[in-house]
Amino acid sequence: MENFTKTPGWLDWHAAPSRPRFTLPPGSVDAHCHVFGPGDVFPYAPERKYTPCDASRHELFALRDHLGFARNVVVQATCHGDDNRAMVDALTHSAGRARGVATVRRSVTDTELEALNAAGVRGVRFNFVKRLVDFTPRDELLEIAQRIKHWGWHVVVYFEAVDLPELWDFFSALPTDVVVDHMGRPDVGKGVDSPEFALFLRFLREHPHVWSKVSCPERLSVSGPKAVDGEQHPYRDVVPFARCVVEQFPDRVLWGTDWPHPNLKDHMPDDGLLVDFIPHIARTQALQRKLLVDNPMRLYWPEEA
Ligand SMILES: O=C(O)c1cc(C(=O)O)oc(=O)c1
Repeated sequence: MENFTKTPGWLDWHAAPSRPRFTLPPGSVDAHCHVFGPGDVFPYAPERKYTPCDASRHELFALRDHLGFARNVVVQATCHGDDNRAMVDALTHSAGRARGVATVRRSVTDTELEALNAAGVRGVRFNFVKRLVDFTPRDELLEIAQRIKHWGWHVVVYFEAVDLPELWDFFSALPTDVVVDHMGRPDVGKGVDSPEFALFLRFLREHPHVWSKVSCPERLSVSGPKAVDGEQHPYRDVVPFARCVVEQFPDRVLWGTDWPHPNLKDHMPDDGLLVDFIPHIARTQALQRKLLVDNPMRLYWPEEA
């Protein structure tokens, strides 16, 4: 059996996250999280770019309850390639409280898509972050998008801000809703008024079928987890970016923990503090309800929304 030794420098997820001070609205959805393995049951993909620590559905559901979420959207992580078994196993053991986003290749059969749909998958993920995946031809992705449209699914995309100009036309041509992971990874050091972030806002404005996750302040922040200058919250330099997206596109935003936080090298966030970040970016109860309940329910549980 393969020995899945963690990538050197890999940080384990926070063992004892604090209980959030912010009370989530009833029915809140953690709309971006992952499961990793366990590797001896659900092996990691041979083509993976990193080997994570195991992070099972048991631990994910315990975190959900600890933080006060009602539901999860489990997003296929690149370390599992297009082997969706760990993610599907989480969905099928969630008592209907988890939906999923899969990774599939052109070779996926209609029967396999049907089984994923029955398990609770509602989208596919296309990853353009070069440190995470090898290049996938655009014609293959377009073909997949056209096939999954039949199921009413959407496409989740992960890319770096500098690559948006080159990806713009491809995203415009997608025949489904498109959900952007982690705000399109803005370089917060360039500031909220930078041409790069202005382009992202224009992208959202000109494409009513595009949504954005306002997740991962811990990944994007330069100021980091320490509260300084009398501010009470970490990652304060990400606040203006996320606030701007939430306030301009309140009906097309989602939030997620990103647990278990793959590839963070300098610190591991306290997931309770991440939840406490939410009222800084969604400042009214109405915005918080859209972000955490109404929007994810419309996309992932439309039959109940
Ligand atoms: O920035 C990352 O390293 C990262 C990786 C993955 C993945 O490997 O799927 O997913 C994420 O949401 C974020």
